[in-house]
Amino acid sequence: MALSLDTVTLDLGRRRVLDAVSVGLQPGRVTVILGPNGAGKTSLLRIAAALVPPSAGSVAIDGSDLSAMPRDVRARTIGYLPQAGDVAWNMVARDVIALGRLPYRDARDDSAIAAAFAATDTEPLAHRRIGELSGGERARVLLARVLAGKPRWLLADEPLASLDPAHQLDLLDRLREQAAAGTGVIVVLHDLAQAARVADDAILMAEGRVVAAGAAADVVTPDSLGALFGVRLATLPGQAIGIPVERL
Ligand SMILES: Nc1ncnc2c1ncn2[C@@H]1O[C@H](COP(=O)(O)OP(=O)(O)OP(=O)(O)O)[C@@H](O)[C@H]1O
Repeated sequence: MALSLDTVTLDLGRRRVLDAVSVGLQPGRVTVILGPNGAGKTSLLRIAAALVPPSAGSVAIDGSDLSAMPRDVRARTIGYLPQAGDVAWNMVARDVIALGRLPYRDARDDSAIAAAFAATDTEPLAHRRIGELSGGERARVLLARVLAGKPRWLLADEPLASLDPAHQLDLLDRLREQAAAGTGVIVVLHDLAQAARVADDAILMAEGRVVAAGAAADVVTPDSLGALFGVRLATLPGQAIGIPVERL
């Protein structure tokens, strides 16, 4: 069940945000999207999640056009975790997580909800109101909500942003587990070292275009990332990708 974008262009106002992007993503793999601010990563993710229609081109899952897919099927197929997700409703965490089951008839499937709690270390937060949680706690609850829906594709936009180091590692482990179970995982990351650790495949973007795509071993290299971001990376022993230490 591949997810493919075919010559996708997105114009927002007078700005060309994505320019004839064609790329194929495979299930059972973690695909990391990397690129500078404004490269179009979030836009690509939102188009792949059918939240925004492309101005031209098409998106398909296993050859079926996303725009023609019934909404409930789409909701069960794709789980989207937005960047720094805010929640408008001040519900308790358990009810927020249970919302992930809405696309299903067995909306209160307790086993799916329990698995989502366990995967995200959110059980202790179950009865807390979402508006009273820290940014990182809220991020874990929102991930649990997506996991509870057991999507075949999981799209996450900078999910590490508000997490402490231990929960960052947990989240990356969860993404790897999802991929090992056959889910297609697409994740936008800014942390290059973590990206190198978690990625099977990678898409490098700049100025609305795909600069490189393929197996992470080929695409995520100090040279390619240095050129993409205009920085020099210092690599410590045992690290595939180091940290940025200097602008080029
Ligand atoms: N509603 C909008 N109208 C016009 N331009 C927009 C709109 N939303 C986003 N853009 C522009 O589209 C471009 C791509 O934005 P996008 O959020 O996809 O980038 P990104 O790679 O995810 O960036 P970041 O790393 O900063 O999150 C940016 O130049 C942004 O200013």
